Amino acid sequence: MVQRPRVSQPSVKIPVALTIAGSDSGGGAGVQADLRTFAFHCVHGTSALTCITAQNTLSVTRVDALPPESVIAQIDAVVNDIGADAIKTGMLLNAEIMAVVAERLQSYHCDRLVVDPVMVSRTGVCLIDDEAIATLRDRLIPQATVLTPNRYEAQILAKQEIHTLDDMKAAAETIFKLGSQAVLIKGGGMRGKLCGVDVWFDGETLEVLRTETVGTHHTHGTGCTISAAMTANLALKQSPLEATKQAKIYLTQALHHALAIGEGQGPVGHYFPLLPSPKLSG
Ligand SMILES: Nc1ncnc2c1ncn2[C@@H]1O[C@H](COP(=O)(O)OP(=O)(O)OP(=O)(O)O)[C@@H](O)[C@H]1O
Ligand SMILES: Cc1ncc(COP(=O)(O)O)c(N)n1
Repeated sequence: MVQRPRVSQPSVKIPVALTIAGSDSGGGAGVQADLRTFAFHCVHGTSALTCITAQNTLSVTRVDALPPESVIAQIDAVVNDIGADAIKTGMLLNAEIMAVVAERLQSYHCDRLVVDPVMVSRTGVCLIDDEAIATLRDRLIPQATVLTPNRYEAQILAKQEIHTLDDMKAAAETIFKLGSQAVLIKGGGMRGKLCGVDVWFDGETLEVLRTETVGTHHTHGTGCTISAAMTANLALKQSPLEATKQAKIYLTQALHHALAIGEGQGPVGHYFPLLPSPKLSG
């Protein structure tokens, strides 16, 4: 048996958030972005990896799924000991992983759950097959506190094309009927002035969330970052709408400080609170 020292030890209680998502070797999206976002919100981050991607700022060159039993073991290890004040799901990759994650979340009665339905990249490339989409729609989405589809994911879920703000609003109302408590349609994939404009619908409030369009090519990890910031804010006991508004402000700051690393699309930068303030000249 381990003998613990009989001295009073300093301890700090902070909220805990769990991300169930994939690894991005380039560090810009996935679990790496989620844990970094949690840390910058002073929320302790835990993780259950679903897959390992070989990925950089240019492309994803390989994806290896973890066995569903491994995903479940990670979730159980974390939740049974440390607990989770809020949970997010990101890239779940296939129907098998989605089904076991949905089953586990149901048995935990998680009441602060952000589901980022990673199905299609912002450039329109489909990342999961039809069976996985059906499992996500039928088993995971009805458990979500907030569901955060991008433009292309929203088109699939709402079964309509999205070009205008009115299209975004109509899609939000349709997707809401799939059973999540609220829907945030993210507008990073919209054209022109709508790029960066999001639409919120929770059955009562239909709200357009805008900050400003940031003119940067370095937008890798925007979706993961906003959903992780929402999860952190839920763990901090903010209401879902407030958590989302604050997360959008955080994401916009991170876009303003995006990192020009690699040869391609760099990630959003989380380090802005630590950067030295600009010096006064003169
Ligand atoms: N250029 C931009 N300026 C301001 N906000 C942006 C910009 N690009 C994306 N956003 C915001 O980033 C958040 C994520 O949206 P986006 O549509 O990019 O998600 P995603 O497609 O899941 O992300 P990713 O491109 O990382 O896959 C939203 O709040 C969106 O409005
Ligand atoms: C492992 C992993 N998960 C998710 C995304 C999408 O991320 P985002 O939508 O934030 O660019 C990604 N590129 N890699």
